[in-house]
Amino acid sequence: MIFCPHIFNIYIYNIKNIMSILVENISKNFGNFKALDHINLEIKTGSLVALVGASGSGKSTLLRIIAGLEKPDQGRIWLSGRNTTFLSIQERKIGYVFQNYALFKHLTVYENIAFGLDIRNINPLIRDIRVRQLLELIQLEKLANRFPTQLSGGQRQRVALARALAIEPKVLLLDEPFGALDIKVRKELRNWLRRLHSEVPVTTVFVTHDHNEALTVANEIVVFKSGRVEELNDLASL
Ligand SMILES: Nc1ncnc2c1ncn2[C@@H]1O[C@H](COP(=O)(O)OP(=O)(O)OP(=O)(O)O)[C@@H](O)[C@H]1O
Repeated sequence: MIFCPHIFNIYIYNIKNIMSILVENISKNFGNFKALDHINLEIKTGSLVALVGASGSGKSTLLRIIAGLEKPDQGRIWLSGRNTTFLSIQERKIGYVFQNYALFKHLTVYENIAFGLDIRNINPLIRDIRVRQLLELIQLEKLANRFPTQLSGGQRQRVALARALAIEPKVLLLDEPFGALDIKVRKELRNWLRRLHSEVPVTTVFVTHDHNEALTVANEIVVFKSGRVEELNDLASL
């Protein structure tokens, strides 16, 4: 367990949950189109990695394959040494955040965050403690009873991140998490994600079009081009 005094005050995350990711020789075709061409990638436990590259270069397809939302034609995905290629997203225990928030409109902020805990039949007392800790983390305690339509874009995206974190995922995958937001909110959330990751170092992979965003948030950058990894940059070693 790690104790996170800073943003969280009392938020406790089971560190045993955090995993490394090994992408082994992954290929994916859509018809005759080669979306991913023999991708090999090692993502260390606790790292924060950005996938960048032109539109259509295969970033989201790889993220979806790591999550288990898409099946590869070839290759394997390993989470901390376990072959998860044929496991569902639930079995992989992965947190996934989409660009367009994908919150449930008929559920409140509180209920959205609790959703993953409810379908796992978590004890109501533990569920309540965890949701309240996450509300504190995203600084939306006062808006717990609002519905998504009553929130700003940045607030909605923070709820989406809290919802993904609620199940204590082994890895967190973010597909253009701030893409739909204006530049000011985007910058705030970048800093927030960096801080969050330094407090709770869940292995995190995020897709972005924006090289500047990748440089300010990530500690490693993977550049995609036409379904291949063109370049790997470990920013910690620069
Ligand atoms: N389900 C699908 N059926 C057919 N083609 C697809 C499918 N999903 C993705 N593709 C194609 O595969 C290629 C890679 O798509 P992907 O979404 O991975 O790119 P990306 O790098 O994430 O792009 P963007 O930055 O625009 O989101 C694109 O040419 C896309 O049109």
